Amino acid sequence: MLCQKASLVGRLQTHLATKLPADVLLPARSKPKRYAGSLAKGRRRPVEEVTRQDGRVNGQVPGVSSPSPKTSARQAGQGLPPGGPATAVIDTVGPTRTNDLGADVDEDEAEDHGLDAVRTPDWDPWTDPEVVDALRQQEIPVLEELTSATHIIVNDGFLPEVDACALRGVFDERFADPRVIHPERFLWDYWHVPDQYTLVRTQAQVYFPEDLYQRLEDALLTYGESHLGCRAISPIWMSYYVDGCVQELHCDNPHGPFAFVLSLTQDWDQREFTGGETMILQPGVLNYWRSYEPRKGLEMQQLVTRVPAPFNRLTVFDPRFPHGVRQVHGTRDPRKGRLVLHGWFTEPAPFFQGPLDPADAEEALNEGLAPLWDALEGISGLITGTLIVRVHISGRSGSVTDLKWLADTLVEVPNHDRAAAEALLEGRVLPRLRALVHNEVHDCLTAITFPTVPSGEDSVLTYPIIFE
Ligand SMILES: O=C(O)CCC(=O)C(=O)O
Ligand SMILES: [Fe+2]
Repeated sequence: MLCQKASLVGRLQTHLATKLPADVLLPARSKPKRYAGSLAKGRRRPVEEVTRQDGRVNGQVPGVSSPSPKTSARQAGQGLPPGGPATAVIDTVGPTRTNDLGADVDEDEAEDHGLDAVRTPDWDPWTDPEVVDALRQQEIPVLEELTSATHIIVNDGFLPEVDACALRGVFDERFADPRVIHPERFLWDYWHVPDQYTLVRTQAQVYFPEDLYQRLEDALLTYGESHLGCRAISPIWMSYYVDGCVQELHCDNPHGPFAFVLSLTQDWDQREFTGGETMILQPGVLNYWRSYEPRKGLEMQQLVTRVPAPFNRLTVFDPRFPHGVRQVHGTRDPRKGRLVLHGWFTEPAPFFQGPLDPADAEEALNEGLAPLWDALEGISGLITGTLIVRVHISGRSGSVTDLKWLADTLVEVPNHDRAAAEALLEGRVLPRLRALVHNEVHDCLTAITFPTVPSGEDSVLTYPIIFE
């Protein structure tokens, strides 16, 4: 029964933009984190490759089909690597202009190339202060966005150093002497899809000793839950790239709202190869004609964000953006190539932490969110992406004391029905639908009064909303 309910919640949430009966949105009580489609250790059968679409990312091994529930449920925020990883948002879509790592639009350089540095390809009239000021001067109210869309997040020093080095050490040791034969040498799959993917891959769960693997999995699950509201991960792939290896542009839309790449590549700055960066098309490219300028040329750095893969960097990105890995040229030695662990954060789902019982909170939550679903109905199909919000609930008063935006990948879909959506707004100017969504979510969630709890302790609700 519980399972049925959970899957119903998951399925219906993804159709949020069509009106939902509020009572299916009951959050599950902190259920155990899960590792979807895990490989059973000791059942080392070849990974069945079907197609890119349905086979690769789920990595299902014949005979091991369903997700294996993890028993060690931990609350988000616990167990982060000591000292905490350094996090940088390196690209945003929306209110700020593109600000890439390794792909900055240098204004002087842009001028040298005869480019107009003022308008980057992702120039957005609604976030241009001049446009907004002009509207305000005409006393036209502009609904503001409350958070920035972010499609790339970089965390340096993600794992405790000792674990990152231990993972790397296992790899190095097994490749140490090419003349020594042992079973672990044969765990690799040379994966070649002509004109699309060429790399050598394995599954981390099969490759690494169990305790080390568990710490890796826990670190990723904890990050996914505490930073992205995602309660599971796909199987973790490990791939190495030597001369000729590449991932051409692709999109991983069905696999989860966030992709991750955790690098075990050593000495990135002294590497003996070129390429190897994750490359992600810039938002402006996907909105090319909005800022198209006939007298302005663009080059790779304005079109593609290149994210380097130094040791122990976790890169998280929105896998709906066309992306790939720049072809590696140079070394043929696996130990000197690019080495990464990669996969997807999956199952964004509502959950409570703290003493508040979801069953007690259900009524207040459903009532509080009903107006939200009504408001969002008007923009059905006009916006796509994931919005993850976290609220703190006072145990004494039941009121919401704080709201944080955990993640936001909402993008407007160009659509001629937009006029109809604007008509619903009773005369307000709608700068961007994102602003409407933010404000509605904020207003509905912060207005809810939840039941109090006898201990008076606070609770936290993480609430993902997915627009398809
Ligand atoms: O390794 C990377 O940087 C990207 C990996 C990727 O896009 C994938 O595995 O689908
Ligand atoms: Fe990908």
